[in-house]
This record gives sequence, C-alpha cells and structure tokens, in this order.
Amino acid sequence: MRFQGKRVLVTGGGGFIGKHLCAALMQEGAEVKALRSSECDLLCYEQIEVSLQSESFDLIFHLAADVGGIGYMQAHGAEVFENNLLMNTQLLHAARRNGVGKLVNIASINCYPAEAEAPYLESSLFDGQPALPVLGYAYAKRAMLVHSELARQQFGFNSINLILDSVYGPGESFSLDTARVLPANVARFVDAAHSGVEEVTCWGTGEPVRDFLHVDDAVSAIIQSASSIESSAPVNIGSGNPLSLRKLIVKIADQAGYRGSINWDHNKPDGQAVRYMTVDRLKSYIDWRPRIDLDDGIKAMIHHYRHKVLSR
Ligand SMILES: NC(=O)C1=CN([C@@H]2O[C@H](COP(=O)(O)OP(=O)(O)OC[C@H]3O[C@@H](n4cnc5c(N)ncnc54)[C@H](OP(=O)(O)O)[C@@H]3O)[C@@H](O)[C@H]2O)C=CC1
Ligand SMILES: C[C@H]1O[C@H](OP(=O)(O)OP(=O)(O)OC[C@H]2O[C@@H](n3cnc4c(=O)[nH]c(N)nc43)[C@H](O)[C@@H]2O)[C@@H](O)[C@@H](O)C1=O
Repeated sequence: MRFQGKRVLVTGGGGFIGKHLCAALMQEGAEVKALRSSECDLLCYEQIEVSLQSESFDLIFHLAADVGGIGYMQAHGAEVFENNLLMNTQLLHAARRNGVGKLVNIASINCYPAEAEAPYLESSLFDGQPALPVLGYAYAKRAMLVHSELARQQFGFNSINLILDSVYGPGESFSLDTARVLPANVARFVDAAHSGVEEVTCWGTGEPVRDFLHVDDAVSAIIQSASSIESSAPVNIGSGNPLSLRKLIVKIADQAGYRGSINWDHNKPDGQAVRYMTVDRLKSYIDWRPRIDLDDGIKAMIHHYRHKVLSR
C-alpha cells in the first residue's frame, strides 16, 4: 500500500488512462479525487486555484490534455498547442503556489524529434523538430518539461516527467476520425468482418514502426515512478517491442476474422518513421517490465469492442 493515506488529485481522471490510474491508486490506499473538466476547467486559472485551495494534495498526477490520434492532432494543431500549453503551465504554477507535495507530469513520445534515431534516449529529446502532424502537441509538452525543470531549480518545486509511448487498452476512443491507430483499426476490421466487406483502406503507408504498451503496464510504471523518482529529468515508459504498422494491422485484421484485402491511403499522415524507446533510465529507478503481450492485448480489445461498445 504505497499511497496509504495520501491525498491524490488526478487531472484527466475521467479519461482513458486516468480512469485506470485512479482505480489502481485506490487499491494502493490513496484518497483519490478524479478531476473532471466540468468541475474544473484547467484553461481557467481561477478554477484551478479554487480546486487546490479547497483541499490540500500530497500528489497530483497531471493527465488532462487536449489529445487524440494523429488525424485529430493534425486537424486541430493550433488549438492543441494553445490548450495544452495553457493547462500545463497554469497547473504547475498553481500547484507550486498552493504547496502541493509533488506533481507527476505525463508527456509523450511525440515530443521526440521526427528524425531521432530509435531506440529513443531521453538525452536526444530536444535534438530536432518533432513530426509536423503533432507539432503543436509536442511543443506544448516540451514546454511542460522545461517549466518543470526551471521550477525545481528556482523554487525547489518537486515535479517529475514521464514520457509515455503509445498506450492502448479498454476505455479508449474507437472513433475512426479521432482515435489512435490501434483502437481505430480494431473498430475498422471488426466492423468489416461483421458486414462482410472485401476491401478496407487504412491510413498512411503502413511502414512506420511503433511500440505499444498496455494501459495496465503503463499505470503500474506511472505509480512506481511517482514514489521512486525525485528529479525533473524526463523518464521514458515504453514496452520496447517495436513492429511496423502493417504488421500490427494484419494482426488485428486476422484476429477480427477479416479475410478481404487491405489498401493504404498515402494521403493520410504517417508521423514519426521508426519510433520506440529505451527504458534503461526507468529501470534504474524501479523494478518493472511490461507483462501484457500485444497479441493478448489485441484479443482483449477486440472482445471489448464487440461486447462493450457495439452492444451498447
Ligand atoms: N493514450 C496514449 O497513448 C498516450 C497518452 N499520453 C498522455 O497521457 C495523458 C492521458 O491521455 P489519455 O487518457 O489517452 O487522454 P484522454 O483524452 O482520454 O483524457 C484526457 C482528459 O483530459 C481532460 N481535459 C481535457 N481538457 C481539459 C480541460 N480544459 N480542463 C480539465 N480537463 C481537461 C478530459 O477530461 P473530461 O473527460 O473530464 O472532460 C479528458 O478526459 C495525456 O496527457 C496524454 O497526452 C501520452 C502518450 C501516449
Ligand atoms: C503516443 C502518441 O500517440 C499518438 O501518436 P501517433 O502514434 O503518431 O498517432 P496514432 O496512434 O494516431 O498513429 C498514427 C499512425 O498510424 C497510422 N494509421 C493507420 N491507420 C490509422 C487509423 O485508422 N487511425 C490513426 N489515427 N492512425 C492510423 C497513421 O498513418 C500513422 O502512421 C498521438 O496522437 C498521441 O496520442 C500520443 O501521445
């Protein structure tokens, strides 16, 4: 019971990773408040002050973000930049002013340069421009990392920064327009197999390489990191098992029972080319390894989509 009696706030606590994190924190003995945008809009500084003045928190996990799959990020680049920059900056400022014990920021593998050499090392984070379709999101998250380090240096404020790779699992969006690649294609191929179509078109070239981490493994790493890391230097969290999107999508199509052909729409963005990370720094802090195999995770996602989403 690592968090026994601790008062913990989770921004974005009603979102995909946030819900899983809140449940796990409660099991660790924490008193958890999941902050919803309807009760505290992080774009409004006064509302953040009210939330942090009404209760004192030992720890804040900051998951709230304006975020989605590559299609959403590309279509809403300026808003994504503005909203995330404002939320992240205001929250850190208010947390520091209100004596919060520790802030755990969640950043993304999208922060790495488009041309970074895989596996990504934390020391190369700022060595070039992020990929164009996710530029606004990546720069807002990069600013959060810089703010965190400066607030530690100037004020001794304790915030840490975790860089997540692609996380998947039950509870994330399956909407074809806004979802990430894995759930979008679970929905696409389960629907295609069900309706018996013989041709399906996926986004991009299928050539990019990605690494997927199940949400339960991500949450376990986030929780252990929160109690073990006392530095603002960013720390990668990923599975270290890369595969091409073509292979991923064929796995999903097979498991969904789809037997038709797969085409690729080259007009859709590919994003970063070869993307996965080392987790040596993480392992220097905690004893962790991912436990959920991708094939099992896909199987569970297909089951979840068929039985929990389609049956609604
Ligand atoms: N999922 C992934 O693969 C990855 C995620 N990340 C990061 O992890 C974090 C969580 O991601 P994920 O769970 O997938 O995202 P979700 O979109 O599911 O959750 C984000 C939450 O942010 C909240 N939010 C958005 N705008 C505001 C606002 N103005 N004020 C208050 N809350 C707001 C929403 O709360 P509400 O529902 O109450 O409106 C929403 O539930 C994000 O910071 C994301 O950048 C990083 C890398 C990979
Ligand atoms: C970690 C990081 O994860 C996300 O980053 P991303 O991996 O770049 O985005 P994505 O999951 O949307 O995958 C995009 C890749 O997949 C290909 N692709 C194929 N078919 C579909 C498809 O149907 N939908 C989508 N979205 N992509 C598809 C597409 O062409 C591209 O090559 C961020 O949004 C952000 O949430 C974040 O923080």
